[in-house]
Amino acid sequence: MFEGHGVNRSAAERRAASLTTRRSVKKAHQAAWLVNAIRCIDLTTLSGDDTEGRVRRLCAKARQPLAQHIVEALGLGVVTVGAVCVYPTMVPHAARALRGTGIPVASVATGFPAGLMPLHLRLEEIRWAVDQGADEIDIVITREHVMTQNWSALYDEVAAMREACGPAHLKAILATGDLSTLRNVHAASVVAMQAGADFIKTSTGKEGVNATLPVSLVMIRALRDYGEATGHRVGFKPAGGMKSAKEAIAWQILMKEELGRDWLEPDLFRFGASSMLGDIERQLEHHITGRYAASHRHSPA
Ligand SMILES: O=C[C@H](O)COP(=O)(O)O
Repeated sequence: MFEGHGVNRSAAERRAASLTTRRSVKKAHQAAWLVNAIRCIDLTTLSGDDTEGRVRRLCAKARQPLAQHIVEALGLGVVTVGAVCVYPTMVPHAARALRGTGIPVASVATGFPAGLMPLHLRLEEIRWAVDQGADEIDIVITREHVMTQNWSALYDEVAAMREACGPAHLKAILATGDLSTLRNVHAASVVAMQAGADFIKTSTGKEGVNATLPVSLVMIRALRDYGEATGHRVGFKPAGGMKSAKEAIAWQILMKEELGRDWLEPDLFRFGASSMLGDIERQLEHHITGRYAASHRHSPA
């Protein structure tokens, strides 16, 4: 399906730039786009110094991502984020803190972020995280399989991970910043989807280059073609390095223009971000009051 598929980098860059700069979102609609971005955030902490306390605070933010006065001023009902994303040993803390909220717990696994662990240990890590209460598993692929064009090895690996997930959703992180070419990104996207990925995700947040719009465009075109050929709807998760409300809007425009409104819902679209919510909250405050609040009023997320 992907053999011989060329990807034109400058065309992808031009299309991504024109989509997101030409189509500005009307001011009145901006707040709605920003609130929708919150619904799609996988609120993330993936640090070596994560603790139960930090995860519990993050979960509190996930349950109520916006200050009450913003919720009231915008006349919103209940707004929560799309999921909370943590390391495996933090899953029990997140599962406990989110019980009864309907907010899924996502766990990275498979030797995140490099993935250079024996396969049976990576599969065991998945099973362990699911057992601890993870609803979604963000796996990393073996980049070497892509660099050596060993597509059957990549397929087998992701298919085994899909099976290990059981009822949990699998998000396949391609680590696009490591994959050298857009052609590789396209091929890896297709193989991950063929092997059963529920989402394809750009990055771990730890590569030198993380989510970019041109790479996202290549992945969502692969996703669109795959959907048209198979009838199978796969989700998309850009992740890593996205910090601003402006980026939250740019990616949503890309999704809407390329895939349609269904891909603006959390079942098919997520932002992987540890620090984008703060700026979104700031911009919503500005939308309501015409000024920015002192930064201490918004807890960092
Ligand atoms: O999957 C999510 C990413 O790890 C978050 O990356 P970030 O800390 O750059 O937002």
